[in-house]
Amino acid sequence: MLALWWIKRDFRLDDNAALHAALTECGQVIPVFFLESDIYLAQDASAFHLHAQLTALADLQNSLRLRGAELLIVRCNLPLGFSLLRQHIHFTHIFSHEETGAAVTFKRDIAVKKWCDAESVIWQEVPQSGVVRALRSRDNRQQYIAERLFDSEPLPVPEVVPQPLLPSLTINQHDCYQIPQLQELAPQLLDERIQWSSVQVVNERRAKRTLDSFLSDRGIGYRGGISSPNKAFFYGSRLSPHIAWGTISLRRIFSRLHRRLTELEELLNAQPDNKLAQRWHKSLEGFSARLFWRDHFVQRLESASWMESRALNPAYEQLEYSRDAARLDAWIDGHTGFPLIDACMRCLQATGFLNFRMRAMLVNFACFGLHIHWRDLQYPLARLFTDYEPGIHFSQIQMQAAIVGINTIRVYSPLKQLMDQDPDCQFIKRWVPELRGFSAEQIACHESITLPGYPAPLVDAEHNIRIMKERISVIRKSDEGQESAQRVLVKHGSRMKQKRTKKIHKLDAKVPAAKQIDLFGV
Ligand SMILES: Cc1cc2nc3c(=O)[nH]c(=O)nc-3n(C[C@H](O)[C@H](O)[C@H](O)COP(=O)(O)OP(=O)(O)OC[C@H]3O[C@@H](n4cnc5c(N)ncnc54)[C@H](O)[C@@H]3O)c2cc1C
Repeated sequence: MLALWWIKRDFRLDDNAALHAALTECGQVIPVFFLESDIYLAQDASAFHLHAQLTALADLQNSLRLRGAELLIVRCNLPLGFSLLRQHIHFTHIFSHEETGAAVTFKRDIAVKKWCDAESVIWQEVPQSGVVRALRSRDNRQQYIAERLFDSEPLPVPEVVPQPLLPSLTINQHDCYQIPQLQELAPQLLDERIQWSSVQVVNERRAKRTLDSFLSDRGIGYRGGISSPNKAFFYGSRLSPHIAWGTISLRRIFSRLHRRLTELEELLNAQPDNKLAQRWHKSLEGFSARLFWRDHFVQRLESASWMESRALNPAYEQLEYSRDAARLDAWIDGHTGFPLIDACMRCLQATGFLNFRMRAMLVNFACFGLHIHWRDLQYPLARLFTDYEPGIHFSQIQMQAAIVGINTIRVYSPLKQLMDQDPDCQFIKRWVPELRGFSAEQIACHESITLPGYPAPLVDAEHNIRIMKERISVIRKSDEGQESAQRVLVKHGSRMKQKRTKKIHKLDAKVPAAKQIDLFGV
C-alpha cells in the first residue's frame, strides 16, 4: 500500500502523528505539499504566510532527503491536484493532520473528502492538538487534552522514510521536486514595507532553537516582558509562527516545558528563597497558561466554523459601525494620528509580529475609537500576522471588539498604553519616523497639540468610545443579549476554573499553570 503524507500546517518530522500513521499503516510514504492558489491568494493570506510555508518546506525537503525520501510540491488547487498526481502515482491512502482553518480550507477539505470517497482513496486525519472534532460538550475536552498532550510521549523523528522510486514528474508545467521562490509564485503578494531581515524564519530547526533559547535564557523575562512592544520581541517565546505552521508540536513544547518546570521545582524545594528560580517558575507558569489558551480559542472555530463571518453571539449582529473605507485604510496603513496605533501597524507591516497586548489594543481601538466593523478588519489584520491561526484570530477579534458578551467590557486607551509600555516613545519613534524630532511629552499630548508633518487624530476617540460603550451596554442588558451570552458561555466558555476533574488535577501537577488567566494581558 502506498500513502501520501499530505502536509498541512505540520512542516516537521518530529512528533508528526500523520507521518507516523502513514509509515505504520502503509510502509511506503510520499510526502506532498500542494501549493494552492485558492489558498495562498485568499483574502486572509499574505506574503508572510507564504514565506513561512516555503521556508519550512525547504528545511523539510533537506531533512527528508537525509532519510531517503523525496518531497513532492504540486502547484494545483485541490482536489484536482490529487487527481493529476494519481495519474502518475497510484496511492491508496492519504494521511494528514486535522486542520481547523478559515472557510476557504474548510470548503477545500469537504471537496477532498468527496473526491476520496469517489476514488476509493482512504483519507485518515489525525489530531495534533487538544482541539476536538465533533465535540459534543466542552465538559469532555479535558480528557482529550490530557490524552493527546500529556499522557502520551512525543513521537521520534523516523530514521528513514521508505518510498518507491519516483519518476521525474511535472504537473501543470512545474517540476514537482522544485520549491518555487515567493517572487516567482506570487509576486502580487510582495509588499515593499516588509523588512525581511526582521521577519521570523519558520522551519523545524528554528523552532527547536527558539524553544531552547526560551527555556534556557529568554524566558526569565517573560513575565512583564511580553506586555511591552519593545521587550516582547526578545522575551516572548516567539513560538507562535512555529506552532501555527506546525514546525513544532504542542506536545513537544509541553514535554520540554514540563521537564524545565520539574527542574525548577526541585531547585525550589532545596532552596525556597532562590529568587532567580522563583522568577523563572512564575514566567514559565504564565507561558504554560497561554499555551492552553491556544486550543481553547481554536476549539471555538472548530465548533462554530461560521464565526468567520458571523458574530459568535448573534445579539451583537445589530451593532452599528461606520463603514468608512478611508478610516479603515488609515488604520491599516498606520496614519490615524494616534501615535501608538500607527507605530503598531507599521511594525506589523514590516515584521509580521506584535505582542498580545498591542494586538488587543489595535482591534479594541479600531472598534471602539474608530467605529470600524470587526468584520472589515479581520482579513487585513490576518494578513499581517506571520503566526496567523484562524481559530485564535477570529476569536480574539470578536473578544477585543467586546461582542462575545461573556467577558467584562474592556477599553484600551492608546495614551495609557503609551505611558505604561513605551514612556520614552522608543517604539513609536522607531516605527513612525515623522515623530522622531518631537519629545515624548509632545507625542503624548498630540491629541491637543499639532505636530507638523504628522496627521491630526482622525476622530474624537473619547466621544466615539463613549458611544460604542453605550451601544454595547444596551445589548448586554437586553433579554436577548443575556440569553445569548448564556448560550455562548455554555457552548464556548472555558471550563478550567469551574470544572476541575481528577484528570485536570493530574494535568495541573504536570503543568501547574492550567488555570484561567486574564486574557487582556496580565
Ligand atoms: C486580535 C488578536 C489576534 C491574534 N491572532 C493570533 C494568531 O493569528 N495566531 C496566534 O498564534 N496568536 C494570535 N494572537 C494571540 C497572541 O497575540 C500571540 O499568540 C502572541 O502575541 C504570540 O507571541 P509569542 O509567540 O511570543 O507567544 P507567547 O506570548 O509566548 O505565548 C505562547 C503561545 O501561546 C499561544 N497564545 C498566547 N497568547 C494567546 C492568546 N491570547 N490566545 C490564544 N493563544 C495564545 C500562542 O500559540 C503562543 O505562541 C492574537 C491576539 C489578538 C489580540
